[in-house]
Amino acid sequence: MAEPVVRSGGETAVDQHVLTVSGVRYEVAGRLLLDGLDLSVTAGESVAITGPSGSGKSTLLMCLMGLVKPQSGSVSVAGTDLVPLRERALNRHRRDHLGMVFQFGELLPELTPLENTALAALLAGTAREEAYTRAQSLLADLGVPDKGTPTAELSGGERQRTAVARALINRPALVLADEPTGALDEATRDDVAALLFSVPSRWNCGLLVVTHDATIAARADRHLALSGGRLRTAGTGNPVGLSAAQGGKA
Ligand SMILES: Nc1ncnc2c1ncn2[C@@H]1O[C@H](COP(=O)(O)OP(=O)(O)OP(=O)(O)O)[C@@H](O)[C@H]1O
Repeated sequence: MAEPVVRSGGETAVDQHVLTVSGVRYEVAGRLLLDGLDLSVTAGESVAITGPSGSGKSTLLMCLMGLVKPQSGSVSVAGTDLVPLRERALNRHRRDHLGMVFQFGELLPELTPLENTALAALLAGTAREEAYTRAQSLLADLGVPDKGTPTAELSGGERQRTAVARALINRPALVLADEPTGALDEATRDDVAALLFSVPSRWNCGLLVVTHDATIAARADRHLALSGGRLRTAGTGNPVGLSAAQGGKA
């Protein structure tokens, strides 16, 4: 799976696929939503997916989280196919390798940012002191003020920054974001988007963002559009695949 590539700096590095989706087919209620879909994301890379309402973006994200099982195809996250995993192994793999950022943060409102962030590490079995030290350092890196107030009292931007910290606390290979700026005003949206798209290079993980917002999608290294159950390069309409000619990139 790993293959040498020349990065923009000119040096040769190992192209680490943190996500490889191959031939995923998913049909529900008589409708074929994903039709042999291919996609890959490497460490350090950001990919945005847009598509009309009802095209299957949320369904695709559910497949990537292992919450929906495709009828065929594979979804490898950090080198392990999620499709055959049973619930326990799936939960563990998701916890250890995936970080998630949702539109409304989905944080516990009565807990502080520090508690919300540390909690994700504690649930993953990290010792208390280590969890809090790591959470504190991440929140500082991500510019969340150390107010010690419940998350409910923070601004929308501060809440999304906290959500990013929580997504990163277990050092995931891949961060998935579902409309991460959809609930923010314009100025805050740009601020949070800048932060989010700095994540892959700063934390050496992949980032996959599903959004309706073309200005957010334009910030990603690659912008793909979902239609007819497959992904195409936005703007060109070229289908994406996993062929060797494309260097394994989709
Ligand atoms: N379990 C299900 N049973 C029946 N229909 C479903 C199911 N899951 C998804 N669908 C349908 O599949 C289509 C795609 O849904 P999905 O939520 O993935 O689209 P989307 O691209 O995320 O849309 P939006 O941009 O509006 O959020 C919709 O028409 C939805 O109603």
